[in-house]
Amino acid sequence: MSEKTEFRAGFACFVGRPNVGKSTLMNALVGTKVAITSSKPQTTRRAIRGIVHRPDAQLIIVDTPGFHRPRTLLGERLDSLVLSTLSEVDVIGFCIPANEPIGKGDRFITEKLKAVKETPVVAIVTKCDVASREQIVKQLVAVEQLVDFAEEIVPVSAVSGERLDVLTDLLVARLPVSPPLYPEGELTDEPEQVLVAELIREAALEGVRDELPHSIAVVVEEMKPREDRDDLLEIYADIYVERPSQKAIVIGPGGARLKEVGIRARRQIEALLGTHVYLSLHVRVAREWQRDPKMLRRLGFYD
Ligand SMILES: Nc1nc2c(ncn2[C@@H]2O[C@H](COP(=O)(O)OP(=O)(O)OP(=O)(O)O)[C@@H](O)[C@H]2O)c(=O)[nH]1
Repeated sequence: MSEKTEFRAGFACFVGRPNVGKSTLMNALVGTKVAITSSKPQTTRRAIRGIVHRPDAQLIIVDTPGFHRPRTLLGERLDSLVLSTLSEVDVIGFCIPANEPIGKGDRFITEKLKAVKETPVVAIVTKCDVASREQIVKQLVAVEQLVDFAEEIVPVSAVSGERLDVLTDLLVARLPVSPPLYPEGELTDEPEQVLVAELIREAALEGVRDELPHSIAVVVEEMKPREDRDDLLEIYADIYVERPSQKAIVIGPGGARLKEVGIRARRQIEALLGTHVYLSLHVRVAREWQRDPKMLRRLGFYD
């Protein structure tokens, strides 16, 4: 340990077959309830499950869609979404319960994780409160053999709280040195802002997906009722692209396309929120982030 602890901040996600206790574990780790702020770019377009705030770190837990058998196109898409989520977070927690033998599902996920070489994996043996000491030890050995690429293996219980502090330490140690990404004081419970950003992003991508493959991120800067009119919501949002050429695509000749994007997004937001909406969109080139692959990924840009 260095004498001076540097602040770390970043993203973690938890994987594991159904029923291994992922949700319970995430809820146990996260002190605050699911909270989202609009003051920073939405991370990776993934739903944030919660944020662990510590004096020395901020651990943002994002949801991973389940692993799906890739039978259908949708399945394949989801599968690649899972892989992209896994490669853009800073650490993955792989959950395997202490009280059940390792099965097909665990092996399936292990294979998937092998494909995600760049992200460190911490193996978590869950539900230790319902397993005997002997069972836990056996499971630790089995997990060590199965997930031989895991950097750590830790037995925990979300119910008794056993070793959750150790787990958090192990996860935090794998986050980059970074200032907090979500200011604690500005947390809100407004997941609408994430949905609104997503609707704008979808509208901006419509018809130009091939030209802008994932290269777009939306940040809702402000959402507030118009003064002396509570039936009208004002929304100010920035659409970030990577290059000036992409900005031109989003805006279109004479701004025609951006206008359409605005109309389409506004209709959807109005339907979602059940209120009239004034939507102001700005297209910006994210120059300062261009040379920082991690930051780009955080913003939802892909290589
Ligand atoms: N005894 C005990 N039970 C737990 C623990 N963690 C989770 N459970 C129970 O295990 C069951 C599944 O937990 P979830 O957290 O829903 O599991 P999950 O992995 O999120 O499940 P999916 O959403 O299906 O992927 C629930 O009945 C939990 O109450 C634990 O640490 N100890």
